[in-house]
Amino acid sequence: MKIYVAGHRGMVGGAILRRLEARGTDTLVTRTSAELDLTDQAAVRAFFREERPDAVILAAARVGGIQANNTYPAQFIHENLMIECNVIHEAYASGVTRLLQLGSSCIYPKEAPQPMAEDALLTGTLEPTNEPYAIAKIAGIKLCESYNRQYGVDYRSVMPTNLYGPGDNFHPENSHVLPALIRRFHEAAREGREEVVIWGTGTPRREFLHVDDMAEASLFVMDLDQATYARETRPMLSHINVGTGSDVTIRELAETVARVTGYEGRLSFDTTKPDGTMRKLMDVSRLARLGWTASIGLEEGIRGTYDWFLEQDAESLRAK
Ligand SMILES: NC(=O)C1=CN([C@@H]2O[C@H](COP(=O)(O)OP(=O)(O)OC[C@H]3O[C@@H](n4cnc5c(N)ncnc54)[C@H](OP(=O)(O)O)[C@@H]3O)[C@@H](O)[C@H]2O)C=CC1
Ligand SMILES: C[C@H]1O[C@H](OP(=O)(O)OP(=O)(O)OC[C@H]2O[C@@H](n3cnc4c(=O)[nH]c(N)nc43)[C@H](O)[C@@H]2O)[C@@H](O)[C@@H](O)C1=O
Repeated sequence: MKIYVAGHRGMVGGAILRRLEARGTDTLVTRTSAELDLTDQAAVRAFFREERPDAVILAAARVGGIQANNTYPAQFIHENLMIECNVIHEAYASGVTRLLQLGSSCIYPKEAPQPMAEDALLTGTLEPTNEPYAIAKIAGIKLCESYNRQYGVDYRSVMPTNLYGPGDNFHPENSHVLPALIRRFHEAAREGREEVVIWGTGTPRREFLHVDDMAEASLFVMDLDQATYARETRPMLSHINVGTGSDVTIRELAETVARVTGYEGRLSFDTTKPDGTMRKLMDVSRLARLGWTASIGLEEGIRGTYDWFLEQDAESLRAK
């Protein structure tokens, strides 16, 4: 098959590309955002007409942590809607019958029963810090469902929990919590600082999945036969959660990162920063029933990510 991996320089797209390359069975097509801006419909149409891939993995998106979502809500909703509309529609228009797109656990209501099952979608109000991004991600699910129903294509959606790993964004303000803490604790340990500040109260719980597990799960879902995917996601041919099924508090996460980076000072909590959702644990029983479960433990995964971080030069981390 000829597979277009959109977002191949990102953390998730990169991990998926590595896995596909290792498999060696497909022809892989990639473009950077500089080569193909997926918010540009005419450019996306021309790309699909020229390349005519058989399948698409959509891992390109405007992505960021709680503060980035809060600071740039217009970009988060606009770019993500445009990317999804352009890629999904132009894929369909050029004859692509198989597509996998990535959403996020923030699609579920702020007060959803825990763990959050797939059918909690659209049952309540979203978390305000990432509502624009979540609305775009929900639109992605509905685009796939609708194209499946009307046009008989096979467009699938996976909803990952919070991800981390090699290739992550370590920006001090705009990143997600785990890379932010790895960087902050690393710098504090190196400079012998006595205090590290953690945003919020430290009491929210988060579930963290290693990106290599995510890449494996993505291809697992992509490879399911159509009848199995349809059976599990009926009646709307909707989406499948991907996670580990267990979570930790942000304080526990910080303690683990401190251990891994060798930081021995105090932790303090800046409660002027938002906590966001207090808990968003995925119900991963649908995927488990199909035969996939995560295998990389959190501390093991953080150690590997820290090793990767140490191998990067400051320039390449800043460029992310
Ligand atoms: N990271 C996480 O914790 C989570 C991520 N997800 C989802 O997983 C997917 C991948 O996220 P992740 O790998 O972390 O994100 P990254 O920010 O690491 O990568 C995103 C990629 O998208 C590409 N991209 C962004 N905008 C455009 C554009 N306008 N045109 C073309 N390409 C564009 C970028 O390409 P380039 O490098 O060429 O500029 C970049 O490589 C997203 O859908 C995200 O919502 C879901 C849950 C959690
Ligand atoms: C994947 C997911 O990611 C985002 O949602 P989030 O889960 O709230 O993401 P986060 O990783 O930024 O924060 C998790 C928790 O950690 C706390 N926290 C402590 N200290 C730092 C810190 O230094 N940086 C960050 N970013 N958070 C920190 C922070 O206050 C919060 O309580 C959305 O983009 C959403 O749309 C989405 O899909």
